Amino acid sequence: MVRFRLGTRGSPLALTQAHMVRAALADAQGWDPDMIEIVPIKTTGDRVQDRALAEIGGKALWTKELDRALYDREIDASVHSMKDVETIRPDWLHIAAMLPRADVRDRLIGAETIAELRPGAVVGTSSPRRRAQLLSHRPDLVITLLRGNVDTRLAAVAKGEVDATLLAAAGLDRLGREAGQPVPTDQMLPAPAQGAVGIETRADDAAATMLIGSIDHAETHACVMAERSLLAALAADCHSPVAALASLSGEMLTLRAELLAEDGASRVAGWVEGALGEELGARLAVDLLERAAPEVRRLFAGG
Ligand SMILES: NCc1[nH]cc(CCC(=O)O)c1CC(=O)O
Repeated sequence: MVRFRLGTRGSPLALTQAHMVRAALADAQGWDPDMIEIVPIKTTGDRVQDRALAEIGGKALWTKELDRALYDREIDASVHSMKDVETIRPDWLHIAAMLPRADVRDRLIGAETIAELRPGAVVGTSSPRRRAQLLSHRPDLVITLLRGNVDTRLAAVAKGEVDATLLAAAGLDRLGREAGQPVPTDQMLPAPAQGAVGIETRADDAAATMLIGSIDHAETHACVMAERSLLAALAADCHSPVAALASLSGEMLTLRAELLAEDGASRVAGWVEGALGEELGARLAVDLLERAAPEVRRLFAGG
Protein backbone atom coordinates (compact mmCIF):
# COMPACT_ATOMS: atom_id res chain seq x y z
CA MET A 1 0.00 0.00 0.00
CA VAL A 2 1.38 3.40 -0.96
CA ARG A 3 1.46 5.78 1.98
CA PHE A 4 3.46 8.61 0.48
CA ARG A 5 4.14 9.98 -3.02
CA LEU A 6 7.46 11.70 -3.74
CA GLY A 7 7.62 13.84 -6.87
CA THR A 8 10.90 14.28 -8.70
CA ARG A 9 12.34 15.24 -12.05
CA GLY A 10 13.11 12.26 -14.21
CA SER A 11 16.84 12.81 -14.84
CA PRO A 12 19.18 10.07 -13.60
CA LEU A 13 20.55 12.35 -10.86
CA ALA A 14 17.08 13.49 -9.75
CA LEU A 15 15.86 9.89 -9.56
CA THR A 16 18.94 8.86 -7.58
CA GLN A 17 18.30 11.68 -5.12
CA ALA A 18 14.62 10.73 -4.84
CA HIS A 19 15.66 7.17 -4.01
CA MET A 20 17.96 8.53 -1.29
CA VAL A 21 15.03 10.44 0.19
CA ARG A 22 12.83 7.34 -0.01
CA ALA A 23 15.47 5.24 1.79
CA ALA A 24 15.94 7.88 4.50
CA LEU A 25 12.20 8.28 5.05
CA ALA A 26 11.53 4.52 5.12
CA ASP A 27 14.36 4.14 7.61
CA ALA A 28 13.19 6.99 9.86
CA GLN A 29 9.59 5.75 9.88
CA GLY A 30 10.32 2.02 9.96
CA TRP A 31 8.38 1.64 6.71
CA ASP A 32 8.91 -0.76 3.86
CA PRO A 33 10.36 1.42 1.03
CA ASP A 34 7.53 0.16 -1.21
CA MET A 35 5.15 2.29 0.82
CA ILE A 36 6.77 5.33 -0.77
CA GLU A 37 6.05 5.85 -4.44
CA ILE A 38 8.48 7.82 -6.59
CA VAL A 39 6.60 9.90 -9.18
CA PRO A 40 8.82 11.22 -12.00
CA ILE A 41 7.58 14.45 -13.58
CA LYS A 42 9.05 16.00 -16.71
CA THR A 43 9.90 19.68 -16.33
CA THR A 44 10.41 22.33 -19.00
CA GLY A 45 14.07 22.45 -17.97
CA ASP A 46 14.42 18.79 -18.96
CA ARG A 47 12.73 19.34 -22.32
CA VAL A 48 14.67 22.38 -23.51
CA GLN A 49 18.34 21.45 -23.94
CA ASP A 50 19.67 23.79 -26.58
CA ARG A 51 19.53 27.13 -24.79
CA ALA A 52 20.94 28.53 -21.56
CA LEU A 53 18.53 28.20 -18.71
CA ALA A 54 18.89 31.89 -17.89
CA GLU A 55 17.70 32.74 -21.40
CA ILE A 56 14.49 30.70 -21.39
CA GLY A 57 13.09 31.56 -17.99
CA GLY A 58 15.38 30.57 -15.16
CA LYS A 59 15.18 28.16 -12.29
CA ALA A 60 11.37 27.97 -12.23
CA LEU A 61 11.69 25.71 -15.25
CA TRP A 62 13.00 22.99 -12.94
CA THR A 63 10.17 23.26 -10.42
CA LYS A 64 7.01 24.58 -12.12
CA GLU A 65 5.52 21.20 -13.07
CA LEU A 66 6.47 19.66 -9.72
CA ASP A 67 4.91 22.61 -7.89
CA ARG A 68 1.69 22.15 -9.84
CA ALA A 69 1.55 18.41 -9.05
CA LEU A 70 2.13 19.16 -5.37
CA TYR A 71 -0.52 21.88 -5.37
CA ASP A 72 -3.00 19.54 -7.07
CA ARG A 73 -2.25 16.82 -4.47
CA GLU A 74 -0.93 14.37 -7.04
CA ILE A 75 2.19 14.09 -4.86
CA ASP A 76 2.81 14.67 -1.15
CA ALA A 77 6.30 16.14 -1.38
CA SER A 78 8.82 17.07 -4.06
CA VAL A 79 12.55 16.44 -4.11
CA HIS A 80 14.87 19.09 -5.52
CA SER A 81 18.54 19.90 -5.91
CA MET A 82 18.38 23.02 -3.73
CA LYS A 83 20.77 24.74 -6.14
CA ASP A 84 17.99 24.71 -8.74
CA VAL A 85 15.24 26.05 -6.48
CA GLU A 86 14.31 29.72 -6.89
CA THR A 87 15.07 31.99 -3.95
CA ILE A 88 11.53 33.29 -3.64
CA ARG A 89 9.11 30.40 -3.27
CA PRO A 90 5.32 30.67 -3.07
CA ASP A 91 3.92 30.91 0.48
CA TRP A 92 1.99 27.65 0.18
CA LEU A 93 5.26 25.72 -0.15
CA HIS A 94 7.49 24.73 2.74
CA ILE A 95 11.07 23.43 2.65
CA ALA A 96 10.46 20.62 5.14
CA ALA A 97 13.87 18.93 5.11
CA MET A 98 17.31 18.67 3.59
CA LEU A 99 19.47 15.57 3.32
CA PRO A 100 23.06 15.73 4.62
CA ARG A 101 25.07 17.75 2.17
CA ALA A 102 27.45 16.03 -0.25
CA ASP A 103 30.87 17.30 -1.38
CA VAL A 104 30.20 20.95 -2.20
CA ARG A 105 33.06 21.38 -4.68
CA ASP A 106 33.05 21.54 -8.46
CA ARG A 107 35.11 18.97 -10.31
CA LEU A 108 37.13 19.81 -13.40
CA ILE A 109 36.84 17.26 -16.18
CA GLY A 110 39.48 17.35 -18.92
CA ALA A 111 42.53 18.64 -17.00
CA GLU A 112 44.14 18.18 -13.61
CA THR A 113 43.83 21.83 -12.61
CA ILE A 114 42.53 25.08 -14.08
CA ALA A 115 46.14 26.28 -14.43
CA GLU A 116 46.98 23.22 -16.54
CA LEU A 117 44.29 23.81 -19.19
CA ARG A 118 46.07 24.55 -22.48
CA PRO A 119 46.12 28.20 -23.62
CA GLY A 120 42.80 29.06 -25.26
CA ALA A 121 41.16 25.80 -24.16
CA VAL A 122 37.43 25.49 -24.83
CA VAL A 123 35.44 24.90 -21.64
CA GLY A 124 31.77 23.98 -21.87
CA THR A 125 29.42 25.28 -19.19
CA SER A 126 26.13 27.14 -19.12
CA SER A 127 26.61 28.47 -15.60
CA PRO A 128 27.33 32.24 -15.41
CA ARG A 129 29.17 31.61 -12.11
CA ARG A 130 31.50 28.95 -13.51
CA ARG A 131 32.11 31.00 -16.63
CA ALA A 132 33.04 34.14 -14.66
CA GLN A 133 35.20 32.24 -12.15
CA LEU A 134 37.08 30.41 -14.92
CA LEU A 135 37.69 33.66 -16.79
CA SER A 136 38.84 35.42 -13.61
CA HIS A 137 41.60 32.79 -13.27
CA ARG A 138 42.22 32.28 -16.99
CA PRO A 139 41.05 35.13 -19.28
CA ASP A 140 42.40 33.19 -22.28
CA LEU A 141 39.83 30.39 -21.95
CA VAL A 142 36.97 30.13 -24.44
CA ILE A 143 33.68 29.38 -22.69
CA THR A 144 30.95 27.71 -24.73
CA LEU A 145 27.40 26.74 -23.82
CA LEU A 146 27.09 23.14 -22.64
CA ARG A 147 23.88 21.84 -21.13
CA GLY A 148 22.36 18.44 -20.56
CA ASN A 149 22.55 15.92 -17.77
CA VAL A 150 25.77 14.79 -16.12
CA ASP A 151 26.51 11.95 -18.58
CA THR A 152 25.80 14.14 -21.62
CA ARG A 153 28.36 16.62 -20.37
CA LEU A 154 30.96 13.96 -19.58
CA ALA A 155 30.44 12.58 -23.09
CA ALA A 156 31.06 16.02 -24.63
CA VAL A 157 34.55 16.02 -23.09
CA ALA A 158 35.18 12.37 -24.01
CA LYS A 159 34.20 13.07 -27.65
CA GLY A 160 36.41 16.17 -27.80
CA GLU A 161 33.51 18.58 -28.42
CA VAL A 162 35.00 20.66 -25.62
CA ASP A 163 38.38 20.43 -23.89
CA ALA A 164 36.93 20.53 -20.41
CA THR A 165 33.88 21.12 -18.26
CA LEU A 166 33.01 21.62 -14.63
CA LEU A 167 30.44 19.53 -12.80
CA ALA A 168 29.30 19.45 -9.20
CA ALA A 169 31.10 16.69 -7.27
CA ALA A 170 27.77 15.97 -5.56
CA GLY A 171 26.08 14.90 -8.78
CA LEU A 172 29.07 12.88 -9.97
CA ASP A 173 29.40 11.10 -6.63
CA ARG A 174 25.70 10.33 -6.33
CA LEU A 175 25.74 8.82 -9.82
CA GLY A 176 28.93 6.89 -9.05
CA ARG A 177 30.97 8.72 -11.71
CA GLU A 178 34.58 9.06 -10.62
CA ALA A 179 35.54 11.55 -13.35
CA GLY A 180 37.42 14.77 -12.76
CA GLN A 181 39.54 16.53 -10.18
CA PRO A 182 38.00 18.54 -7.32
CA VAL A 183 38.68 22.28 -7.52
CA PRO A 184 39.41 23.73 -4.06
CA THR A 185 36.69 26.06 -2.75
CA ASP A 186 39.20 28.90 -2.36
CA GLN A 187 39.67 28.74 -6.14
CA MET A 188 36.07 28.07 -7.15
CA LEU A 189 33.55 28.85 -4.43
CA PRO A 190 30.47 26.72 -5.22
CA ALA A 191 26.99 27.87 -6.16
CA PRO A 192 24.73 28.68 -3.22
CA ALA A 193 23.09 25.40 -2.05
CA GLN A 194 25.32 23.20 -4.21
CA GLY A 195 25.34 19.60 -3.02
CA ALA A 196 22.12 19.89 -1.01
CA VAL A 197 18.92 17.93 -1.67
CA GLY A 198 15.75 19.53 -0.31
CA ILE A 199 12.22 18.26 0.09
CA GLU A 200 9.21 20.56 -0.15
CA THR A 201 5.71 19.94 1.14
CA ARG A 202 2.49 21.96 1.09
CA ALA A 203 2.67 24.28 4.10
CA ASP A 204 -0.91 23.32 5.03
CA ASP A 205 -0.14 19.58 5.01
CA ALA A 206 1.00 19.16 8.61
CA ALA A 207 1.22 15.36 8.36
CA ALA A 208 3.54 15.34 5.33
CA THR A 209 5.57 18.22 6.73
CA MET A 210 6.15 16.35 9.99
CA LEU A 211 7.00 13.09 8.25
CA ILE A 212 9.53 14.76 5.99
CA GLY A 213 10.84 16.78 8.94
CA SER A 214 11.94 13.51 10.51
CA ILE A 215 14.78 13.23 7.95
CA ASP A 216 15.98 16.83 8.17
CA HIS A 217 19.72 17.40 8.54
CA ALA A 218 19.74 20.58 10.61
CA GLU A 219 23.30 21.67 9.81
CA THR A 220 22.80 21.43 6.05
CA HIS A 221 19.44 23.18 6.38
CA ALA A 222 20.92 26.11 8.33
CA CYS A 223 23.86 26.54 5.96
CA VAL A 224 21.76 26.38 2.80
CA MET A 225 19.19 28.82 4.20
CA ALA A 226 22.03 31.26 4.99
CA GLU A 227 23.30 30.95 1.41
CA ARG A 228 19.77 31.47 0.09
CA SER A 229 19.30 34.53 2.32
CA LEU A 230 22.28 36.10 0.57
CA LEU A 231 20.66 35.45 -2.82
CA ALA A 232 17.46 37.05 -1.56
CA ALA A 233 19.29 40.13 -0.28
CA LEU A 234 21.13 40.46 -3.59
CA ALA A 235 17.94 39.88 -5.61
CA ALA A 236 20.15 37.45 -7.52
CA ASP A 237 18.77 35.13 -10.19
CA CYS A 238 20.28 32.47 -12.41
CA HIS A 239 21.95 35.16 -14.58
CA SER A 240 23.95 36.39 -11.60
CA PRO A 241 27.54 35.21 -11.24
CA VAL A 242 27.44 34.58 -7.49
CA ALA A 243 29.02 31.93 -5.28
CA ALA A 244 28.37 31.31 -1.59
CA LEU A 245 29.19 28.73 1.03
CA ALA A 246 28.20 28.62 4.68
CA SER A 247 29.64 26.41 7.39
CA LEU A 248 28.50 25.79 10.93
CA SER A 249 30.75 25.36 13.93
CA GLY A 250 28.76 24.85 17.13
CA GLU A 251 26.24 27.71 17.06
CA MET A 252 28.37 29.94 14.83
CA LEU A 253 27.69 30.25 11.13
CA THR A 254 30.31 31.51 8.71
CA LEU A 255 29.06 32.68 5.31
CA ARG A 256 31.52 33.28 2.50
CA ALA A 257 30.54 34.69 -0.88
CA GLU A 258 31.84 36.22 -4.07
CA LEU A 259 30.26 38.30 -6.83
CA LEU A 260 31.79 38.59 -10.27
CA ALA A 261 31.36 40.54 -13.48
CA GLU A 262 30.08 38.35 -16.31
CA ASP A 263 33.52 38.29 -17.95
CA GLY A 264 35.28 37.59 -14.64
CA ALA A 265 37.39 40.73 -14.98
CA SER A 266 36.08 42.14 -11.73
CA ARG A 267 35.41 40.24 -8.54
CA VAL A 268 34.51 41.01 -4.93
CA ALA A 269 34.66 38.49 -2.10
CA GLY A 270 33.90 38.57 1.62
CA TRP A 271 32.63 36.70 4.62
CA VAL A 272 30.60 37.25 7.78
CA GLU A 273 30.22 35.30 10.97
CA GLY A 274 27.33 35.21 13.40
CA ALA A 275 24.97 33.19 15.52
CA LEU A 276 22.31 30.94 13.98
CA GLY A 277 19.25 32.99 13.12
CA GLU A 278 21.15 36.21 12.46
CA GLU A 279 20.59 37.99 9.15
CA LEU A 280 23.99 37.00 7.78
CA GLY A 281 22.97 37.07 4.13
CA ALA A 282 21.71 40.62 4.34
CA ARG A 283 24.83 41.79 6.17
CA LEU A 284 27.17 40.20 3.65
CA ALA A 285 25.14 41.50 0.70
CA VAL A 286 25.46 45.10 1.91
CA ASP A 287 29.20 44.71 2.41
CA LEU A 288 29.79 43.09 -1.00
CA LEU A 289 27.63 45.58 -2.91
CA GLU A 290 29.40 48.49 -1.24
CA ARG A 291 32.78 47.23 -2.39
CA ALA A 292 31.73 45.91 -5.82
CA ALA A 293 32.78 47.64 -9.02
CA PRO A 294 29.86 49.25 -10.91
CA GLU A 295 29.83 46.48 -13.55
CA VAL A 296 29.36 43.93 -10.78
CA ARG A 297 26.88 45.97 -8.73
CA ARG A 298 24.57 46.49 -11.69
CA LEU A 299 24.08 42.69 -11.94
CA PHE A 300 22.57 42.59 -8.44
CA ALA A 301 19.90 44.11 -6.23
CA GLY A 302 18.04 45.36 -9.28
CA GLY A 303 21.09 47.60 -9.85
N1 LIG B 1 22.29 22.97 -12.43
C1 LIG B 1 22.22 21.56 -12.61
C2 LIG B 1 22.54 20.82 -11.36
N2 LIG B 1 21.77 20.93 -10.27
C3 LIG B 1 22.33 20.19 -9.27
C4 LIG B 1 23.47 19.59 -9.77
C5 LIG B 1 24.38 18.72 -9.04
C6 LIG B 1 24.00 18.35 -7.63
C7 LIG B 1 24.12 19.48 -6.66
O1 LIG B 1 24.88 20.45 -6.82
O2 LIG B 1 23.41 19.39 -5.64
C8 LIG B 1 23.60 19.97 -11.11
C9 LIG B 1 24.66 19.58 -12.05
C10 LIG B 1 25.95 20.33 -11.87
O3 LIG B 1 25.97 21.51 -11.54
O4 LIG B 1 27.00 19.71 -12.11
